[in-house]
Amino acid sequence: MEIHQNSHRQAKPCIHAKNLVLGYVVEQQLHTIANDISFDLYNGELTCMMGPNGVGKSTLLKAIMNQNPPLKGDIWLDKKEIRLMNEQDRAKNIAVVLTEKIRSGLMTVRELVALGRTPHTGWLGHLSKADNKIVNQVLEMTHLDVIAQKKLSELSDGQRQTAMIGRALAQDSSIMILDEPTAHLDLTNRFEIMYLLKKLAKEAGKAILVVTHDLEVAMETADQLWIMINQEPLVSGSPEDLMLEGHIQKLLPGNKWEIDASNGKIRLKNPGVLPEITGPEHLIYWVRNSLRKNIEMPMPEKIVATENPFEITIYCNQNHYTFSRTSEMVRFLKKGK
Ligand SMILES: Nc1ncnc2c1ncn2[C@@H]1O[C@H](COP(=O)(O)OP(=O)(O)OP(=O)(O)O)[C@@H](O)[C@H]1O
Repeated sequence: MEIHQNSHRQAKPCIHAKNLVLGYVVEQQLHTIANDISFDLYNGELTCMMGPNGVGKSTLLKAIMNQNPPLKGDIWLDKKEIRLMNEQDRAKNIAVVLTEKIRSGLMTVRELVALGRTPHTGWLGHLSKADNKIVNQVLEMTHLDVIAQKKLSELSDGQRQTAMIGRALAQDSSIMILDEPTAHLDLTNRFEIMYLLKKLAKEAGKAILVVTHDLEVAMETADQLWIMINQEPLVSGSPEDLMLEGHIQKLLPGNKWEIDASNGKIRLKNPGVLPEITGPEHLIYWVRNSLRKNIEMPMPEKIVATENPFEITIYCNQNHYTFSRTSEMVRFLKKGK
């Protein structure tokens, strides 16, 4: 696979759409899901799309893939209207990883990855030397080489997901679209896969669009975020700008949860006043966290945290009590109800 250095944002987006209306035709009736959807997808960038369940993210992906064209408006791939392109042309330009399970469990990982070459070889086509080289490169970069001969039925969910990503990589298209690619992956692999996608975007100049519910991974890896909220236009920008402008906070409507704008972490809203806590910074953070998660319990007047040894002393009703774990303190405070 040719890797081209491409660190600057290209002036023109590779996919562009303005004021789309998305929805479905059910029994000849139009069901609108989202209005006013405009976006630009750029080469060289990893873009993460986020939004609540049912807002229309998969519907937008299906519109880009022409599986369910927009009810109004057009999507452009460079200068071509996507709905007018033939399937093979689209497949050469756009590789897709959806959340569906693969049916043929008898296929090996290598065979699945090799399937990604189909738009280049045709359904009956044989893999050329160059095709095999690309398949080998993909197996290596995704660390699938060690399980290349395993059957798909023998894989864990995460390995199968990585193999699906491998198939899309072997397609070697300039645009990749992935629907929740990290959903089954463990903590390390979530970041590994997203970093691999980010690297591919940057070094091979690909435009990669990922739907995810994983805010932490998206904040850490995305160049661009697209946020879809019910009844609102799609908002796009860097994760940092969208956090500072208050858009990311809208992913958590209601009064229960909020995003801490200083570090992007999700936490329970703090309706009450927490007691004063003194001690080293990192201890204060976790002691406060244990209180915030149990905001309904009676709070002490003051807390002092010390380390070496770790101790938490709470002051209430002119008494003080010392604990060596936050859970012991919480259990004690809860009993005071
Ligand atoms: N084939 C269909 N026909 C009619 N309505 C559909 C169809 N597919 C999805 N919908 C509806 O469209 C809305 C948006 O669905 P979509 O799958 O795009 O949401 P999403 O944002 O991807 O959600 P999630 O985060 O849960 O995957 C939902 O209300 C869903 O019920």
